[in-house]
Amino acid sequence: MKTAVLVFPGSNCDRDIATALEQVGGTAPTMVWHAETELPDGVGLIAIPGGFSYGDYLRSGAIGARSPIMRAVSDAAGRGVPVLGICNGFQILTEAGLLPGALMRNAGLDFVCRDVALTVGTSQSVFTSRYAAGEQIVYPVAHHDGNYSADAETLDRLEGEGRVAFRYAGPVNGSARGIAGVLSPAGNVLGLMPHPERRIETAAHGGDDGRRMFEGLFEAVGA
Ligand SMILES: NC(=O)CC[C@H](N)C(=O)O
Repeated sequence: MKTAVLVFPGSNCDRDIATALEQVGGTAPTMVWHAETELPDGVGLIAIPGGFSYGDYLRSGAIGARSPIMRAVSDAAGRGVPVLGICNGFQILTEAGLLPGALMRNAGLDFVCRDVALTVGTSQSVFTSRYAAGEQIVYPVAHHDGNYSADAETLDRLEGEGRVAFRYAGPVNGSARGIAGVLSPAGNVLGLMPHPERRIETAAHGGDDGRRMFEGLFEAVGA
C-alpha cells in the first residue's frame, strides 16, 4: 500500500509515524510537504503527524488546517481513503472540519507526557479491527491541547454511532466523556491524541499495542 505522511513547519512526529509505517508495512511512506497540492497517485493511507504545526499559534492545528495540501486530503477522505490524524494531526482534522469537536487546553493547564491506559470503543473500523471493543491498551500521550470538547448533541451522536474509537481509562486532560479519539461518519477518518506510532516495538517503546492499528490498516487496505 502506498502511504503518505504530511509534514508541516513544526511537525515533530513525522519520522515516528514514517518509521512505524515502514516497520509494519515494509515500505517507506512518501513524505508530503504541506505546501504541495497533490497526494501521491493511488495513496491508500494518509497520516497527519503530531507536533506543533505553525508553533500552535492561534489555536493548535488552526493554521495547518488551511495549508494547501488539506484540500487534497479532504477530497481523498471523501473518496473513502483512510486518514489518520495523531495528536496535532487530530487537532488539524477538527480545525479542517473533517472531524467534529475541538481540542482545548488540558484541564490542568499542564503538558501531559506519559503512558496512558485506553479503552477501545469499537473494533468496527479499519483502524481498530485488530482490537476488541472494551479492550484496555496503553499508548503514550504528549500534549497540552488534548481536552476534547463538543456539544452534548454531538457527543451523543458520536457515542450512538459507535464513533468513539478510544477513551481514556482514567483522568488525563479533562476530555468530554473521556474521549481520546473519534471517527468520521464513514469511519475512514480517525483522529486521536495518544500516539500509536510510539508503541510499535516492545524493546524500544516498552510495549507494542500500537502495532495492531497499523497491521489492521495494512490488512484492510492491502499491504
Ligand atoms: N505531540 C503533539 O502532537 C503535540 C500536539 C499539540 N501541539 C499540543 O501540545 O497539544
